[in-house]
Amino acid sequence: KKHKFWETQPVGQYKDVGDTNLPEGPIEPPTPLSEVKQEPYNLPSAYEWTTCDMDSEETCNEVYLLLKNNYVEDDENMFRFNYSKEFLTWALRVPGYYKSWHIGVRAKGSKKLVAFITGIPARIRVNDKVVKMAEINFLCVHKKLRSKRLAPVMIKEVTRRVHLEDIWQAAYTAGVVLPTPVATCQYWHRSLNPKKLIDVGFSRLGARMTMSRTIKLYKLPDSTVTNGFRKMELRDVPAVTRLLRNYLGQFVVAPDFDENDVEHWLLPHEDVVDSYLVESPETHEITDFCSFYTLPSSILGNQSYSTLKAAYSYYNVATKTPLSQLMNDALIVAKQKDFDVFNALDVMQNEGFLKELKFGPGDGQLHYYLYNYRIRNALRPSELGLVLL
Ligand SMILES: COc1cccc(CC(=N)NC(=O)c2cccnc2OC2CCNCC2)c1
Repeated sequence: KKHKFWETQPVGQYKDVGDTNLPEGPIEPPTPLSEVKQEPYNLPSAYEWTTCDMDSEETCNEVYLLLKNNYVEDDENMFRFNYSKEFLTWALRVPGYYKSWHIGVRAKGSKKLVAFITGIPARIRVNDKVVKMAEINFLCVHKKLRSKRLAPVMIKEVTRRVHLEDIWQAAYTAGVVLPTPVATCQYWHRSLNPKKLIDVGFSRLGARMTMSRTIKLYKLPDSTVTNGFRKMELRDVPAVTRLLRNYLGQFVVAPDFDENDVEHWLLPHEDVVDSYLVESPETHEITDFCSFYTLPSSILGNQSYSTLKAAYSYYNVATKTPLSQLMNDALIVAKQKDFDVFNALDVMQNEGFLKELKFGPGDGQLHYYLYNYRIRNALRPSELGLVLL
């Protein structure tokens, strides 16, 4: 059976799709905390649970290496995400985080870290309801331990630990189709260093295109064009929070960011997240905002390059500057910072700039999921205002 595990979980089931009698909202009610399983699920006898303290340089390095060698690869197994230690610390030590949700599996003998899964708390609005959720990410099982059915027990264990904190919903993404996506997004790439992208096989030379013609096609100005375009600073947090809350209010699913969240998620953090805004030179009003996060990929099996430097579009708001012009300035800054490629999903209003700014469609899709929360109909990507790392 295809989804033996997922058919036992409170998620939208294939048989329910289109059944408009089913109400929107939680699929199962909360369990009384006294009835939540108090002890961890059983692992195969050779393995044991461990809580990964990301404050520990040693543990953070073990997590980094496990992901660097065993985490998600593209469909052609040419690239593998290579999240940095700084990034992982930023992504996991968030306002109100629970260390117990940073879960590892070790081999009892060697004590080697062989698997990982994480949750972080988030307030996610679905239509007019703000729901406390766990954002689940970084599920990784060592390549040598695949198809030992470790993933289902790790998902049950993180679910149990989330329940112990009285949280009953979750959000997650996957490149695979599971029961059942709340949205299915297409990813797009904008070449910044086309020669390297072609050399490593990420892109192919277009038909009837020469390399020099391709380099010219993707050339960008040396500096940004929007008046008042500058890096975000701590003093901008209140204004950016207002701008972002207003903007995200239009989407069916979106984070309910407060100033504390904006300070953590959107203040520039070198080699982790970059954010810029437009301050009107006349009124000093902050009218626009753009951001991207840094997620390099290891290039598997290439003699001349080992790393693909990729920027991922994060949250962008345009109220005065045309969105395409704002995002073109983001491309210009990313090129200045020596990124090879700028990636984006077709979520929010991104579709409006993808073609104009010479993004090309990627060869895959990213599916968004909610755990224990039904929405009547799957969303169009343009109704989704949530970007997961
Ligand atoms: C270029 O190196 C890659 C290394 C591994 C996988 C992929 C393809 C892929 N699966 N891409 C995405 O999932 C993706 C494409 C565009 C924007 N965000 C994305 O994923 C984000 C969000 C979900 N968690 C991973 C990072 C590419």
